[in-house]
Amino acid sequence: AVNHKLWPEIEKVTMQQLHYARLGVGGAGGWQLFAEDGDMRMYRREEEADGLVVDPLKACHVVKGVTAREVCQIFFSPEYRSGWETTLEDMTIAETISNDTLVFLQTHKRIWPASQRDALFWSHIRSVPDDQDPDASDLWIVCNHSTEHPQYPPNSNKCVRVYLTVCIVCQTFVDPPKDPNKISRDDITCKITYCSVVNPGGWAPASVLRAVYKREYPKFLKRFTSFCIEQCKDKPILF
Ligand SMILES: CCCCCc1ccc(-c2ccc(S(=O)(=O)CCO)cc2)cc1[C@H]1C[C@H]1c1ccccn1
Repeated sequence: AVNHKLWPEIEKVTMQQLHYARLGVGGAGGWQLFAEDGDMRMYRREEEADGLVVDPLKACHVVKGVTAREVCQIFFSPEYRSGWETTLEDMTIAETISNDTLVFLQTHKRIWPASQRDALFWSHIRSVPDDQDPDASDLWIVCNHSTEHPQYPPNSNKCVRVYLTVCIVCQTFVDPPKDPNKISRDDITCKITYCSVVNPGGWAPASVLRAVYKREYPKFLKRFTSFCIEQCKDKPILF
């Protein structure tokens, strides 16, 4: 994939998103907590781009019984998506760049009163050593970033094209630390940071968008993490 024309952008955006995900939500970042559910904390910043609500979102969650690799592979893999992405109406793999990089075209269910949306984005999965703690386990990241494709020009179908940058960054913790082949799922937790910026593409009332985000994002992350636990519970642990 390194010789693919998108590779420099994929590398840059993925590493930028990794850095962004690891920034805290305290301090002057302007993050406001807008949803809480158990260990899940969801923050947003109120931002507009040419009159459109593009509120950046950051969610932090801790999930027991799954590893960072398992969570990221489920988030990345097309075959699982219909099981957890409830707002999805259709999904096409527009291009397979490599085994860790795909281009998706997704049509999302229409959200009244706005018109239906679609998203065309590359999706890249990778593991990176934790530069802040070398003897910690690797971080896993999936980064999704809008892109263009000659076969799927925007607004060519009935949908308004959204522009998004999304990342999910995960890290596995084993507690109590023990001999690797004696670890059970009860000993592992996965720390998840999910970040998204979605530009709705065409006009949608700020009040509608904020209400939709407030309703959809907590539901989305809860459903995704429950799906991961369900998928992994009877399988050997993938570190
Ligand atoms: C009037 C609404 C305009 C925007 C509609 C829209 C489109 C795509 C998306 C979106 C697209 C991709 C991702 S992902 O994380 O990459 C996973 C792969 O599917 C995530 C969210 C979001 C929303 C906004 C509804 C909001 C919403 C929030 C969580 C789930 C569904 N809908």
